[in-house]
Amino acid sequence: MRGDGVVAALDLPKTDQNPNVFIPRTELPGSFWKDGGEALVLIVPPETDDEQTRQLFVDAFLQNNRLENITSVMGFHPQYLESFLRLQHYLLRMDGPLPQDYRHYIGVMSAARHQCSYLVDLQESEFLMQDGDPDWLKGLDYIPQKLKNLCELNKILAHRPWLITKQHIEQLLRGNDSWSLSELVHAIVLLAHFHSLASFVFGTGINLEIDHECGHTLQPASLSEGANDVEAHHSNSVASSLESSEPGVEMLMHRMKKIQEAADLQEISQEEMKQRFEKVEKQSLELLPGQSACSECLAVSDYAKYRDDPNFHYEDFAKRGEERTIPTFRAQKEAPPGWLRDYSWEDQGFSLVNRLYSDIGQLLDDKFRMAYNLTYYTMGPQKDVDTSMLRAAIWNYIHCMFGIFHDDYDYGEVNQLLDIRLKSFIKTVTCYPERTTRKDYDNFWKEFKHSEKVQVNLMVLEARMQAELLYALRAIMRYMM
Ligand SMILES: CC(C)C[C@H](N)C(=O)O
Repeated sequence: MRGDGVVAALDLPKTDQNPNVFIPRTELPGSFWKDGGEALVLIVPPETDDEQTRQLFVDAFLQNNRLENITSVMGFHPQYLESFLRLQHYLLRMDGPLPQDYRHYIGVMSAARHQCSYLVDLQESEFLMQDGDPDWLKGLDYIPQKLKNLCELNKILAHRPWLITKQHIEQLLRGNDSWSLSELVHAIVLLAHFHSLASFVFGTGINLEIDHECGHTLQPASLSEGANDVEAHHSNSVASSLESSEPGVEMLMHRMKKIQEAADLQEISQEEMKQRFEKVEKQSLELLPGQSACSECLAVSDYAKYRDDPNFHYEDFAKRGEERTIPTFRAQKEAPPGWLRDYSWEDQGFSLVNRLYSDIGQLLDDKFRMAYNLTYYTMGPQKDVDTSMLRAAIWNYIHCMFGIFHDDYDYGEVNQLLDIRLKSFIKTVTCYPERTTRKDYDNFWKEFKHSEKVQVNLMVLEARMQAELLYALRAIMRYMM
């Protein structure tokens, strides 16, 4: 974590000075969290004096022919940034099952699920630079049938990944316009990558540029105070807890200590553990995000051409049909955080994904572990703090949105450590990223640093990506059995 600087200018290379540098519209100097008057620019400046970060910026620049805003924001966490760039480079640029134009078109399709104009624009430009057929940018009616067949998977994976079955996989692998298994795995990793990246973009307020009024810019405060306000949708109990004040850093540290002490004494039954999970799951039903920021803007944006079934959204896992025919997933104790009991990453997932698309398993694993374990032993102004409990609560709460239950984790901790404002932010960014407002961002963790809030967004990115991949890979495994 480098200085918590909120800087004012983004000093990007000029095209006339360096004609080889391609700067798309989205890369013009712009501001983040534009909020009527005051803008919050949440980036590490390119001229940072931290050597490691600067080197990574140079690498990123060489990889992408630009320094993307995303890279500048992730620059708060250079160790993470390194593993992120490694995976992204591999996924988009190195030898792999899919041709370049497909990779970027899949980027466009996935970002469009969340109307993430920032990523759609970037991927459209990349697509054209890779000699993609400009006609395809007219929309889904102009693309090859093979790519079109991916729409259903894109949609389910983005919003309700627990619905993926082996039939979805089977359908894609047969017939005239079929996918090979390796191609499909490459496509699935790309889809999950861009869905989760959209969460990061909205969650950190990476904004479109000054000339792009109707991008995914955050709702100004004045709008979010109206009928669309996130709070206006909350039930009474939620509304009243929002009025009370957020527990500060010291209170959180005190609670962590208490949990630690109690852990040495008590044994909780499996039944009780499950009930605590269900309680957290049920409470999250009450957290409803605001409506789409600017319906006019969304109408103006023509990303609809890249989306079918635009009304298909996230639906709470806990609400999935009355019979609850789809069970909660149990995570395996021995497995790394997040991998499922009935589908273990180490025994099946890792080798499956690596076999079908070599080396990707390792890169994914590195990135997940990095996001889960990253710590500076700080909490806001406090130093030398063991924050593992807080980070585990955040990670597991994100998985809870997808019905993933870790049976060795006491979900009582989630309720003690995550205040309703933080939960609300996490739920919005994870499930409805396009609805995130500046107010959602400002509301939680007032004593923490910006870099720590960015870190929460990294956890959303990775835990969400992991959840999507778990469900998709499990379906592939079932297909292969
Ligand atoms: C997300 C934050 C609670 C992370 C914390 N600053 C740490 O160093 O672990």
